[in-house]
Amino acid sequence: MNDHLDEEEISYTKIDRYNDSKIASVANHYKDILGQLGEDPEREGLLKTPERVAKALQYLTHGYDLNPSEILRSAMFKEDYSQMVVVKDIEVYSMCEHHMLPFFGKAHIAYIPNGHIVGLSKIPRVVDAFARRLQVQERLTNEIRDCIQETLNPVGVAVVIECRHLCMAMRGIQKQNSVTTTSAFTGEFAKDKTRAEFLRLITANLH
Ligand SMILES: Nc1nc2c(ncn2[C@@H]2O[C@H](COP(=O)(O)OP(=O)(O)OP(=O)(O)O)[C@@H](O)[C@H]2O)c(=O)[nH]1
Ligand SMILES: [Zn+2]
Repeated sequence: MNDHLDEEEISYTKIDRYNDSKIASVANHYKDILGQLGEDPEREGLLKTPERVAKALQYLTHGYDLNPSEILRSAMFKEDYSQMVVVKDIEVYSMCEHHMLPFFGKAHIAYIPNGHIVGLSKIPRVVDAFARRLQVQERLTNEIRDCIQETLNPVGVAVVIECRHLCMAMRGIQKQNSVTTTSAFTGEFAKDKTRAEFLRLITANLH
């Protein structure tokens, strides 16, 4: 089981996720930044901070190393199922490209198969592959929709994302409770009836 997981990680992510020379270079910049902020980068609590930040940033942007279409293609199965498949409440963690502050929330995704289904875990994996980059929520929404549509060629795709943006909460306009909702649809989901069924399923408390 573990062997299988390891193989999977290796094929989707670069094994040198923590690229030593990149980490050292970014860490150096952060050491300087700590000084600029009025801190003492040599004090004990901060000694390893530049390296930690560099690793955290590399992790938070590791989506650049992933190929979302390949992720989907690796688990597509021929199946005679033509109803809507909905995966809802997928946690999203991303960073806004304007302030490099987090935005986070949930994605709800549906597709209507056209002869092929996809392994369920691959849908959250595609969400992560696009979310773990510098993003705006609108582009994240469209990229997920386009990837599923172009790779799986379903009868339709629906994506709804709802997120809180820390750049609007802990700075700037300082609105603590606002949530931004974005959506993108293709094919069958352009029809009111299908879209309404999807929206009903993602708001229903079925479990
Ligand atoms: N559309 C969109 N805007 C975003 C997203 N993340 C952050 N922003 C916005 O990006 C905008 C950048 O605006 P600027 O006026 O250049 O930056 P700013 O002076 O820091 O703006 P304030 O946040 O209003 O203080 C802000 O309005 C942010 O709220 C996102 O995912 N989508
Ligand atoms: Zn922002």
